[in-house]
Amino acid sequence: MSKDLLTLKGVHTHIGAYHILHGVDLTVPRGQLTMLLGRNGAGKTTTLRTIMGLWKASQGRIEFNGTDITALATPQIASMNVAYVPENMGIFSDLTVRENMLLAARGAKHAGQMDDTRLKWIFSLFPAVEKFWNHPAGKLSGGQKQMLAVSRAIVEPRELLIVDEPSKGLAPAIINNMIDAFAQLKASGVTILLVEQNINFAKRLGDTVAVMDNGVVVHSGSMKELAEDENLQHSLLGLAI
Ligand SMILES: Nc1ncnc2c1ncn2[C@@H]1O[C@H](COP(=O)(O)OP(=O)(O)OP(=O)(O)O)[C@@H](O)[C@H]1O
Repeated sequence: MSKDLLTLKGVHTHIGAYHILHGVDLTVPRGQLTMLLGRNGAGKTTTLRTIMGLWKASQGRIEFNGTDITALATPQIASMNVAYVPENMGIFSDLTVRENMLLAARGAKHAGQMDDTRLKWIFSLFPAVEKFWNHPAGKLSGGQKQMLAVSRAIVEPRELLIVDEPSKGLAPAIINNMIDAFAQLKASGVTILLVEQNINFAKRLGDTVAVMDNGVVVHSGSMKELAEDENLQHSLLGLAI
């Protein structure tokens, strides 16, 4: 078994007439939390969408758990226990928190069929999900919505959890809750790939880091090395810090 769960080799993505990814090389080591950093417009979201098959790679290879997934459709990729939380979170505002969770649990027709032990574990990670269980999701705060979105993604056991900017727009206290929850998720054995703009969030959680610029990965290594090198942070991330 390779130590890397996910590998991108020379991945190019075109969106319509635009050439967005120009040969992305990225590895996500098994059991670790990998941070994907970079300035606005660097290509981070496009990379996540390409992994999930929501954009098709025009060149290059994406391997998950030793399988070539480059040409697979999104549902096939998801069925390999890969969950993706997009930046807009994909929550149904008019439905309750419970109904949102239910829809995410494949096969469960009512809340009683959701795995009870798992649900309790999710409640311990994100108490707001339990507290607002019968409330419309649209009434939740930004942080609570983000917590619901991640809860939906982990309603079933996952091998890889991919989350686009979970700290975006959140107050520092909520960011701390989010950091604790991701740390516990990682401790449970799930491999995580997070897009981030917030370097402090990244420093506190990341094991591995990849920095993108102009559609390629321009730096990869340990998060610790980048966290300790302010010059490197500045040259790679500039005003994003
Ligand atoms: N649907 C689209 N059509 C055309 N261009 C797009 C589309 N989506 C993204 N792009 C362009 O692709 C480039 C990369 O965008 P992407 O969203 O991947 O960057 P990002 O690193 O996630 O940035 P941000 O942090 O701002 O979300 C940008 O120049 C963006 O304008």
